[in-house]
Amino acid sequence: MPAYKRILLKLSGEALMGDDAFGINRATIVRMVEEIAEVTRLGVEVAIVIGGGNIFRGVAGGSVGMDRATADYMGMLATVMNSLALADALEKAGVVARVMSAIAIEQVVEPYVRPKALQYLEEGKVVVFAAGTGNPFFTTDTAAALRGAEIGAEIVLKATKVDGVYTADPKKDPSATRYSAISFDEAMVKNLQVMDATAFALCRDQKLPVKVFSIFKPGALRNVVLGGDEGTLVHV
Ligand SMILES: Nc1ncnc2c1ncn2[C@@H]1O[C@H](COP(=O)(O)OP(=O)(O)OP(=O)(O)O)[C@@H](O)[C@H]1O
Ligand SMILES: O=c1ccn([C@@H]2O[C@H](COP(=O)(O)O)[C@@H](O)[C@H]2O)c(=O)[nH]1
Repeated sequence: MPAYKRILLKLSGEALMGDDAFGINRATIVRMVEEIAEVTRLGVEVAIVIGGGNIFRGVAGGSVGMDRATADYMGMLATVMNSLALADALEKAGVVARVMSAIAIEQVVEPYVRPKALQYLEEGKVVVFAAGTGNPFFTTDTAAALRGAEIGAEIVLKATKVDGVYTADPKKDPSATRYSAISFDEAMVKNLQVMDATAFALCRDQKLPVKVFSIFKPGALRNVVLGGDEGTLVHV
């Protein structure tokens, strides 16, 4: 019996690379899709935001002298590519999916319209929200928090490269230890960088819990959805 009726799943863009240097690794996306399909079969309504780090990040463009806002628009377009690839793979796996973009590119994907997104979810379709929030200087984590709140998701599930929130970045500090649960306030006061502060603040204010878990661990998504002990819960 699933613990949630409607979830917002945030998928790491960077994880899509698999073992490749950049871009979308076919085997990786197919594996992610199998896990998502399994969750939809449990009857859970699934909305997805996918990052763009496997293709482009605005900060990286800005750091080499590009106008930051322009670089961020490139980053948002990167998330559109990932969203299209994800929806295509979902359809191939027999899951009906719709992509909605926060930036108008109607020849490519339909625009984000909240009531339409809600309709799709009620119909059991997976909705992939592309182009982040549509605004520069934000991230797809914030887009996940925003869309999660808008669609009335019960939780934001952040599937990422680490298996939870740690006392410090576990990729830089091997002595870091994992929290099983932490409050938004503590995560922000300690400046834990697993999710950006704007996203944490929005989720806190909307009382929207976040679960951080590994995108690489087979079965982790299913376990989270079934309410199992997995990753880290970030709560009010
Ligand atoms: N205290 C912490 N606990 C856990 N991870 C942390 C912490 N501080 C920093 N990190 C880093 O945050 C990363 C996850 O966030 P990040 O936004 O970089 O990735 P993502 O959202 O999964 O990818 P993308 O932006 O491509 O979608 C982890 O890979 C980890 O190395
Ligand atoms: O609302 C948003 C969301 C994203 N961006 C830009 O896209 C890239 C990729 O997103 P990640 O969350 O880093 O995966 C991000 O670096 C920003 O440049 C944005 O501007 N607004």
